Amino acid sequence: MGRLTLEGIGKDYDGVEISRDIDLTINDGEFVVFVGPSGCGKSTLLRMVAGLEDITRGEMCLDGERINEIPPQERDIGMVFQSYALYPHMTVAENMGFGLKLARTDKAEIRRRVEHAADILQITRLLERKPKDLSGGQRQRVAIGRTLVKEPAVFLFDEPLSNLDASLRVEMRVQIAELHKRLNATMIYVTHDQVEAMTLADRIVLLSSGRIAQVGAPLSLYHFPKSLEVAEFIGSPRINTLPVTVVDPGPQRTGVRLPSGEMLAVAVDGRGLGAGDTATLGIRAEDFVAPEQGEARLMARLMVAEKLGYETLAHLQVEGAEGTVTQRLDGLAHLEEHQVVDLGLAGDELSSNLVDGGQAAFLSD
Ligand SMILES: Nc1ncnc2c1ncn2[C@@H]1O[C@H](COP(=O)(O)OP(=O)(O)OP(=O)(O)O)[C@@H](O)[C@H]1O
Repeated sequence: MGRLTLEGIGKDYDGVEISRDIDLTINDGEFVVFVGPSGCGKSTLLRMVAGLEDITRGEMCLDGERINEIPPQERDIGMVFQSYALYPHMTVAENMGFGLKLARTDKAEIRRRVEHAADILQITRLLERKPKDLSGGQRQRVAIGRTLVKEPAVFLFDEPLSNLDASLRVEMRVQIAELHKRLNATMIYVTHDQVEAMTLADRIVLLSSGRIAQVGAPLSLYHFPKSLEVAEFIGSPRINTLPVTVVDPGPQRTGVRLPSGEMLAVAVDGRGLGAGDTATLGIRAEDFVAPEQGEARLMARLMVAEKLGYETLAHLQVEGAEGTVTQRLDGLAHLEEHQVVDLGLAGDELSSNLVDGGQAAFLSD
């Protein structure tokens, strides 16, 4: 079992609040990713779970038992660090079994567990090698193996792939997803990479300034962000934001004026807003429609087209607004430099909304 509950968890360093009001239940077998910008407190929270940092406030329980005061080695929790920290003079097998040896585990049992973990991680043929004779990806697998042999109820990963190059990161990401499926163990994974978060997580915990900004399934955060901050963090390219003016707030639909001067009825509850209020319209790059299908249009000029083969990202300057918006187009769309294009907007595509920081934010789903 590996059910973790965090109630009112907080952490101070020298009187400064780093984490606050963390209420979270992580179910047995769940893959939860802590994500957020640098310094938001992801690692601190993970290290509190591991027992490597004292908890200033709140209660943390594993399978119903309070673990606040339990030292790391006595928690049924294993951690994979960003730096592999393998012992250079030991073989892979010795590195993997070292923790068990220190815990005075029987030799035959150590061998059984090391061989079993090596089999799962497909590194059996590397067991007699030294770390210097391994690639970065192989070292990372050994580091995971070292945790795997402990057979913990909860696995913690602290940015485990950040030292690897892009293609290896994708490969290891798939391996970690497979490992989770195979073990069905509780896993908590820290990253600042929202793609890793989106692809690995059953649930994402998005942290901001030491607090939870939103918890939910990846697509629920993508489609129904509770705030502009969440909307802007999740999704690549970043969600487009356009300033609009509220004209006709209503319970089901709210009329807004776009920078082009055209009106658009957005499918959001605008109660609480007043005519004349400034709002932010959030539009995902794939949510622009053909001008003839839109209820309103924006005029824009192409600044840069990034042709990625499978898609083209068009960066456009919208007339009447500052900055650029990005439109996602299929394949090798034919675009000419500085071409003027009409972007269509359909109010129904823009259906989730929130009032953010006193401003209304309409976010496209
Ligand atoms: N030992 C410490 N003493 C004082 N402040 C600390 C200590 N460790 C971390 N902090 C501060 O706590 C905040 C959260 O740090 P943390 O490492 O948890 O963030 P993070 O989200 O994991 O960031 P990153 O993605 O850059 O690793 C930061 O402002 C950091 O400077």
